[in-house]
Amino acid sequence: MIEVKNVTKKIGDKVILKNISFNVEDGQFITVLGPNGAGKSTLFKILSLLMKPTSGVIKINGIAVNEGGVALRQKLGVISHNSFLYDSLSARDNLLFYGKMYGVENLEERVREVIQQVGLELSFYQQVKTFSRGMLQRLTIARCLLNDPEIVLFDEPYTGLDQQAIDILNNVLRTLKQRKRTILMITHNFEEGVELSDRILILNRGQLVFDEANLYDLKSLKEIYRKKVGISA
Ligand SMILES: Nc1ncnc2c1ncn2[C@@H]1O[C@H](COP(=O)(O)OP(=O)(O)OP(=O)(O)O)[C@@H](O)[C@H]1O
Repeated sequence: MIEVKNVTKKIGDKVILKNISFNVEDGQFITVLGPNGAGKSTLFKILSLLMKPTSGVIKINGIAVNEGGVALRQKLGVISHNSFLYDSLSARDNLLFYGKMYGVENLEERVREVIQQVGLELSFYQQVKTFSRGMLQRLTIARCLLNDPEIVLFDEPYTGLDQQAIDILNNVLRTLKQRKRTILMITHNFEEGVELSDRILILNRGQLVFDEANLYDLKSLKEIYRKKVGISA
C-alpha cells in the first residue's frame, strides 16, 4: 500500500503541490490526470524517490520512503521521460546490466521474456543509440518489468508510441493488473489506459480536486474534468 499524507512541495516561493493526500491499495490501478503544469511530474518524482517533498510523508507498505533504502527502491518500477538506458549498449546488454543490478534470477531467460513482451526481438543486438523514440520507450518498459516490481509508476507512458506499441503497452498494463501489481499512471491523455484504471485522481494547480472510483465512461469523465479543471480534456 502507498500512503501519501499532506504532501506539499515548494520550489523557491512557488507552491507546486499543496497538501496532497491519498492512499493506493495493493493491486489497485490509479490514473492521475491533470493539465500542463498541474504538478503531475513533480508528484511522480516524489513518489519515485527522485525528489523530496517540502513537507508531508509517503509510506510504502508502512515504511516511510526516506527510511526504506535499497529494499524499497527494488519494489518500484519507474517509467518516466528519462529512459535510464545506455546509448552505446545493445538492448540485450542494457537489460543484462539492469538485471544484474537488481539481482534478477535466470537473467538470460527473463531478458528474452521481457524483450518479447515489448516486441523488440528483432532489435535484440542493436545499439540503443540507433533506436527510434518508440523503440526506446518499449525498451524502457522492458527494463521496468525486468525485476517484476510490486509497484509500477508510469509518467506519460504513451508518449511517442505508435498504434502497435500502444497495444503492447495496453497488454503490459492488463498483465500487471491481472498479476495484482499496484499501478500509478500519470497522464493527460484520456484516450489510452484510463479505462483500465480502478480509480481516477485529478490534479489541478497543485491540488487534488477529484478522487473517485472509475465508474465513468470517457464522455462523463471528460465532463467532470472540464468542471474540475475549467478546460476541456
Ligand atoms: N525546478 C523547478 N523550478 C521551478 N518551478 C518548477 C520546477 N519544476 C516544476 N516547476 C513548476 O511546477 C509546476 C508543475 O510542474 P510539473 O512538471 O510537475 O507539471 P505537470 O503536471 O507534470 O505538467 P506537464 O503536463 O506539462 O508535464 C509548473 O508550473 C512548473 O513550472
